[in-house]
Amino acid sequence: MGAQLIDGKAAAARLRADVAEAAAMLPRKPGLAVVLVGDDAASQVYVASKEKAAAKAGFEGRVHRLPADSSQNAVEEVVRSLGADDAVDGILVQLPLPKGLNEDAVIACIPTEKDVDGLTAASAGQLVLGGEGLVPCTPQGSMLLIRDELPDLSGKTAVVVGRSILVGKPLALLLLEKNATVTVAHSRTKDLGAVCREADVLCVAVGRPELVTKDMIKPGAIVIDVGINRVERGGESKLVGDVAFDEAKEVAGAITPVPGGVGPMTIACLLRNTVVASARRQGVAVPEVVAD
Ligand SMILES: NC(=O)C1=CN([C@@H]2O[C@H](COP(=O)(O)OP(=O)(O)OC[C@H]3O[C@@H](n4cnc5c(N)ncnc54)[C@H](OP(=O)(O)O)[C@@H]3O)[C@@H](O)[C@H]2O)C=CC1
Ligand SMILES: Nc1nc(=O)c2c([nH]1)NC[C@@H]1CN(c3ccc(C(=O)N[C@@H](CCC(=O)O)C(=O)O)cc3)C=[N+]21
Repeated sequence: MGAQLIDGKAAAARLRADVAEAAAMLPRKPGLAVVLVGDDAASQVYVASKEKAAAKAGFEGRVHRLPADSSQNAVEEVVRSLGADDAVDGILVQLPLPKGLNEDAVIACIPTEKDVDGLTAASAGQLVLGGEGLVPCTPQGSMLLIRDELPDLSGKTAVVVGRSILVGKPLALLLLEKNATVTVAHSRTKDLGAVCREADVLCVAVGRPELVTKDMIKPGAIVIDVGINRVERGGESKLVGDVAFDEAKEVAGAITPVPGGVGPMTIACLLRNTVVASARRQGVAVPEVVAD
């Protein structure tokens, strides 16, 4: 019962207010373009909330919807034209793309300076090298929540479960950059429980409902649950994370809920990246309220 609840919704609201303040300081409104291919229900929901958040922060936001049977060339052409559009500062291609489309080739069409998702090879390279590139939103948001709980990660052990390009891998790099001792676990890890129990900071990004149970958590650990899984419970559809929240909160020191944890931070960090990209593209200093 002891765990502190990490309120991602409140932290995201604070960050969005800073972003709105920063946006108002720029010569021209930041422009965010979201590309949505197909009609995946979950993607529609995420994209709608991104659109709303962008408008609330005073951005010029636009969603480009393409049919599910779009050709590779048609999708790439839309991304390239947004790349050439001066009013667009950030481009986000909602993933996953429908089967048959090559995601890597589409992402490669995003100019580095507009890569607000941090997914291009150039952004990933900068993350590895410790450069100034745009940092993927979910890992960035997770780090901000961790920092609020534990400002200094030196001497701490961090375990990241999951190694995707979108979440696990960049999150591990960010934790390493902040001096944590980092272990990355995945589907081939032997004795996941033993590995997780070593963690002062346990981050779970797997996509398996309630995979992490309380016996896998070190007492007092900070638990960051990135997972978003829709499940049917008692005839109702609800969202659960990758961590069994009700039991995990008995042993963890602090834990993010789902919903209301990392999800809202992801969207706030997307806006933050967009305002940073916009300031750079407009040749003005990145406003202090959103720097670092
Ligand atoms: N809150 C948010 O804003 C966001 C939430 N998400 C959510 O986070 C979750 C993860 O997303 P994403 O990283 O894109 O997912 P992926 O499916 O791309 O990656 C999942 C990772 O988990 C590993 N894995 C799968 N099963 C197990 C297992 N039983 N034990 C240990 N590791 C396992 C996989 O290992 P291997 O590499 O060996 O296959 C893989 O590295 C999803 O629920 C997604 O919906 C995603 C993005 C944003
Ligand atoms: N190119 C790309 N970039 C992404 O960042 C990206 C993506 N593709 N594809 C899908 C995942 C998923 N994702 C979420 C963002 C916000 C919430 C979010 O705000 N969730 C709310 C709940 C929303 C609800 O109720 O459905 C919460 O956790 O509180 C969830 C998931 C971004 N993703």
